[in-house]
Amino acid sequence: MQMNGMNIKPVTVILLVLLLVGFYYYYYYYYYLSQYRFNVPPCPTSCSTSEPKDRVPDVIPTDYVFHLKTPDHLQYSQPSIVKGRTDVVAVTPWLAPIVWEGTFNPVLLDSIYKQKKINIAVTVFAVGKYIMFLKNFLETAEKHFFVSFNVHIYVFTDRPKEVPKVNMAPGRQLTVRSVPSSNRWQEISARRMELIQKLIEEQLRKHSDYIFCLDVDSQFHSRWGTESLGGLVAVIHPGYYLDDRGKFPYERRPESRAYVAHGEGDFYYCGGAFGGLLQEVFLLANTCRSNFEEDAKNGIEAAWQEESHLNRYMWINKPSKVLSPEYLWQDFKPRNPEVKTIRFSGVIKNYAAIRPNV
Ligand SMILES: CC(=O)N[C@H]1[C@@H](OP(=O)(O)OP(=O)(O)OC[C@H]2O[C@@H](n3ccc(=O)[nH]c3=O)[C@H](O)[C@@H]2O)O[C@H](CO)[C@H](O)[C@@H]1O
Ligand SMILES: [Mn+2]
Repeated sequence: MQMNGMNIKPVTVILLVLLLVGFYYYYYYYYYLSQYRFNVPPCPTSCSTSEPKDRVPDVIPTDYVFHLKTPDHLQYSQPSIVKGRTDVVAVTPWLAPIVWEGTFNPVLLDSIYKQKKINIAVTVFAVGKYIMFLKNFLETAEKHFFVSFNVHIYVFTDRPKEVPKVNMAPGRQLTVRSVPSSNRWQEISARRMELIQKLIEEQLRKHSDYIFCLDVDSQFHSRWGTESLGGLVAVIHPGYYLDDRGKFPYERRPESRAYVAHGEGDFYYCGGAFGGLLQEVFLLANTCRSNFEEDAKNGIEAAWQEESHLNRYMWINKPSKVLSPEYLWQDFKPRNPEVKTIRFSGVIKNYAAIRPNV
């Protein structure tokens, strides 16, 4: 009996340990690894409180990102696979949609994403005199950017007292984050990646599904909404899309980590607007920041700062949705015929008057 008593104890302990290890691996595999391997959050905000009753147990909760469920009996015009825009290309060679007016149905898309109760974060930097652009940016965003969705705008500024009061609709809010000023515009522009990365890490993980990072010296003119949602979202720069890629202003020095060789690259993307799912934008910001810092250590600054690093990143890591130049035009540029609607554009500015250096 004594022998038995002595034997049972270690066996029980071993069994308990094995059970605990089993639980640990179960948790690690399904919840921790799934968010990286499948690029979905373990439980996005959209599923935290109001989970649909009929959902599959969240072993691998991919349904929240990819499942496109429409309300029953939703009325909309019949789609066609032979009629549509013929003057533009609406898909990349890696089969990502290129969003142009006339390629999507806004009512249909909104009704799909309304059910998901998505939260969208926006970052906008207004450092130094660029604070002057903020009012118009915020006012036009109220009118056109994800109207009737949950939007949280994060303003980064060194002049928090000068942030204008703008009435925001229910479900929309603004948070001001203080950042140091700088006497080099290149640094202000490039440091955005680091601050975006930090914001995602520290603040957004629990509250947002998607993020868009936008230039403040810009304004909305018409709808920018759910058609723009995707894993990794890039916007085609309005200045170069008719050019041969040899003419794109990529960083051309091989010693830079933003280097793109002649004959390489897909499109030239804007630094002034990009976005996507939090985890995708986190990877982008993290990579661009570390490549930018590595370059700085070697005494090199890419031709167009973080825009060059972003272009290098998007060449290797293809965006899953590409937004046409409707999503970032320039006010000084006459509208090209294929651009039926300008949704967002850079305002005309006097560089010498607003930048801290030339
Ligand atoms: C439309 C577009 O794609 N613009 C990009 C382009 O030139 P831009 O001429 O549009 O650059 P910019 O002067 O607007 O600077 C980019 C952004 O940095 C912020 N800022 C800049 C300077 C300053 O003193 N205070 C301040 O807050 C502000 O949010 C501004 O919108 O190339 C830049 C390269 O560095 C960035 O990639 C911009 O995003
Ligand atoms: Mn700009």
